[in-house]
Amino acid sequence: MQSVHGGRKVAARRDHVTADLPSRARPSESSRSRFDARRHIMAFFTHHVCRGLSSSAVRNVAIKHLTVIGGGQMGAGIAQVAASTGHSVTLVDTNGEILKKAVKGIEGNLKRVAKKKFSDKPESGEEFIQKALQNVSTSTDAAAVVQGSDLVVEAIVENLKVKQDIFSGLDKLAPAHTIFASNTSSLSITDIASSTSRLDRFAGLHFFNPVPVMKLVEVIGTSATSQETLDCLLNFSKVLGKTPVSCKDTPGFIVNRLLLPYIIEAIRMYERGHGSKEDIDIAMKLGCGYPMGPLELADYVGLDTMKFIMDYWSAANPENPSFAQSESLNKLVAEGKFGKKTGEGFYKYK
Ligand SMILES: CC(=O)CC(=O)SCCNC(=O)CCNC(=O)[C@H](O)C(C)(C)COP(=O)(O)OP(=O)(O)OC[C@H]1O[C@@H](n2cnc3c(N)ncnc32)[C@H](O)[C@@H]1OP(=O)(O)O
Ligand SMILES: NC(=O)C1=CN([C@@H]2O[C@H](COP(=O)(O)OP(=O)(O)OC[C@H]3O[C@@H](n4cnc5c(N)ncnc54)[C@H](O)[C@@H]3O)[C@@H](O)[C@H]2O)C=CC1
Repeated sequence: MQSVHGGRKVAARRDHVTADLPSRARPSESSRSRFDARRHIMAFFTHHVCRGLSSSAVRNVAIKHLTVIGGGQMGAGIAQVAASTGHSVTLVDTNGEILKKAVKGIEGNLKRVAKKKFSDKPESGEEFIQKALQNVSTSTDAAAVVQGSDLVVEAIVENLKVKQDIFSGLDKLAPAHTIFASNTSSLSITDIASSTSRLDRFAGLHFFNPVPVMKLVEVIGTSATSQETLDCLLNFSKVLGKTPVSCKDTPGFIVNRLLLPYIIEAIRMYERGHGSKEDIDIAMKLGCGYPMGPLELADYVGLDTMKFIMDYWSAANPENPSFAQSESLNKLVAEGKFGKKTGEGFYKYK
């Protein structure tokens, strides 16, 4: 397998230490605004004091407040898990309706968790739900909320340019100690980080879907990520109740490098008519003990995301037949059938 990310150079970045101070605007859309006086003082302190420090002097930041960018299935899941483990979280999306849906989904999932965790103590369950919900606020303006963040986790659309744009804007506004992390499934962390000046405080933090259930987090370091940043993210993952593994910045990291070719081969098998989609899924569930078959899992991940990944890998490795275009995937995505999240993909969900 050739390297998809290989050989790219990280562009030299200008130092933002002397950048203009951001306005300390309140996030007016915030559903539960926690921009209290203490936050202002902390943001002022971090902005003025930490920016005076060299990055190597910023050590072992304890993550207390995080901003999660992207209120889709992954962002909402990350926000839920962080909020229910005592972190204050601001969930950001450009679409206010998606944020409302995300908070509703988080509440529903917290009820699910509480029912199990506190089956014999319903009052404690209600307290758990309320505490977690109080830890979540929302905003449609990332620039207005990033100043108080110890960590920014990005979980937006799987597109390099869009991810670079968001990080490059936030790099000018976030405090010096703030760690930036991408939840990308397939893009090079080095390439995303190159849009910022904080290469030592930039890493991959790859969660799995559904975030509240899946125990793994891949922590991905680039050649420039500092050990302090990696230690901080490994520790943060454990505080979330997850098991972290360390990965190199190679295509697909560990899981997707193995999982994506398997799913794609299943789609091609279906396209060749070598099995019905139902039989392919049943075979892998009953034959290998997987909780979902490969086509079902593609729908669950999101066919738009699957296509973004395949297009990116195929552009970098055009001669590799594993990454060639898939007719059925392209057709479903062109029809807006992205899988479970839109109600139809390889299967119908309504
Ligand atoms: C693309 C990438 O970059 C990387 C990826 O994420 S790849 C995708 C990785 N994910 C997978 O492979 C998922 C495979 N599928 C599964 O593990 C399971 O089918 C599933 C967990 C999604 C659902 O399991 P299920 O048994 O069919 O459904 P269900 O009974 O509703 O849920 C199972 C448990 O998870 C819990 N659960 C499911 N979704 C949940 C959520 N969003 N929040 C909280 N709890 C949830 C349920 O409460 C239930 O708990 P108990 O068994 O303790 O009662
Ligand atoms: N779906 C999956 O199984 C997994 C996905 N990922 C990765 O996580 C990321 C998000 O994936 P999903 O949550 O599935 O996608 P999704 O489509 O459910 O959500 C993406 C959200 O990002 C928002 N968004 C887009 N551009 C934005 C911007 N500039 N600022 C703020 N919000 C913006 C969209 O409105 C949307 O709500 C992708 O990089 C994906 O590869 C990682 C692990 C698993």
